[in-house]
Amino acid sequence: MFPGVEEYGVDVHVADRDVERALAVRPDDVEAADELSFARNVFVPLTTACRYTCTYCTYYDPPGQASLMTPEGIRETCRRGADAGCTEALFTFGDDPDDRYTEIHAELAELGHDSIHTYLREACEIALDEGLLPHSNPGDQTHAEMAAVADVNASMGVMLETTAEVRAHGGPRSKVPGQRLNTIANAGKLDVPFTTGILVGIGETWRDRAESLLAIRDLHERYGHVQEVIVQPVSDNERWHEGSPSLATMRRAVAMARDVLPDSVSVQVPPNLFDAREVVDCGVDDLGGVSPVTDDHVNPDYAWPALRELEAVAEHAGVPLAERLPTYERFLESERWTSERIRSALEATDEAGERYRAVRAGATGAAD
Ligand SMILES: O=c1nc2n(C[C@H](O)[C@H](O)[C@H](O)CO)c3cc(O)ccc3cc-2c(=O)[nH]1
Ligand SMILES: C[C@H]1O[C@@H](n2cnc3c(N)ncnc32)[C@H](O)[C@@H]1O
Ligand code: MET
Ligand code: SF4
Repeated sequence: MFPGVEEYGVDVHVADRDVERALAVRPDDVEAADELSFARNVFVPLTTACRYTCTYCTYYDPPGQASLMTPEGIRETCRRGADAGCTEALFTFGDDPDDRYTEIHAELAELGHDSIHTYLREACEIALDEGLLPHSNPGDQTHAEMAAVADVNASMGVMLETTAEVRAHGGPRSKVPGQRLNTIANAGKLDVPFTTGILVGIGETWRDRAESLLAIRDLHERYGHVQEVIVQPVSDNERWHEGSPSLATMRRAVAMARDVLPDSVSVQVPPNLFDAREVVDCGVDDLGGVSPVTDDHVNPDYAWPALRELEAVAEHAGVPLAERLPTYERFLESERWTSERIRSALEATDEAGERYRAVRAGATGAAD
């Protein structure tokens, strides 16, 4: 049904009548949330090398110009985050940087690794050691690649972006919807609490948006692992000049997500790419990971709002603002979803364990 689904062997079903129903949803049809949550994170961009060349992305550097963070650099970033009261290390970086980037290959080899996936495991260990919970979004992963890091992550994620074939993914090496759906399915098979989402404004139609959200719902119905769905507007930058979606488009997309997904799955909008106040009545209940210390390396022109500004969004919506961990509470309470390694970090009597407990008890404020 979607490009690449057969090639990657992922079983996903979207019924026409559900698509029609989703297409009819308008902002007035959904209820506003009664609480807004956010997580305090540090962004750890392991490498700017990437096998893809998405035309909206300023993150990647071409071969010859990319680099790899060193273990010391990772540790230093994590330590700054923990010192600033963060709980999450967000590992987001180029999708499977391959041998084309000889410099990355050489740097990995020097560190004793032959792939970014085993290095990611080492990076997650460093984060845990420094008192942060890893949330990795390395792009597409095979079952084996994800299995190699699942137990050292509190949760993981990958943006589906869209089930459609769009020009923005074009070129000889492009994202394939079936492969991304397969990554989401792999997380389900491995009992990994998962974050995914759609990227709005990259050439997809309303039908594509409905189908993308329904495909996520279908995989969630099978595995129960989707904790949140991000509705992310594409942002203008020096590589992407085709504009961002309008407010009306974002409001309808958020309402569609809220209507399509079960109540237990959060709907997130990134507050740095968009004025979240304008969509909070459409069913948004989460503002994602916000960093008091690092840039959004994927959207470096868009600074994080101060945590105080998140309070203003919540005040505008007339609801309380609650800090959360990268993993949502219902997953943390279950041995199925939380590995022994993560559980022992959560229960430790050290400073990090205290920080996690304070967040879970609702004892933290949003003030900087
Ligand atoms: O700062 C960002 N955080 C992004 N996050 C992080 C997210 O805001 C938080 O890490 C999660 O809500 C967990 O707390 C993602 C996480 C995923 O698992 C998948 C995709 C994204 C996308 C972004 C993003 O574009 N920018
Ligand atoms: C981390 C996530 O950021 C998204 N991403 C990449 N480039 C942009 C952009 N210009 N605007 C918004 N989101 C973007 C991708 O969907 C990726 O998965
Ligand atoms: C830096 S973009 C985020 C991770 C991955 N490259 C993806 O597009 O999914
Ligand atoms: S969005 Fe991710 S996959 Fe696409 S080019 Fe950027 S880093 Fe690579």
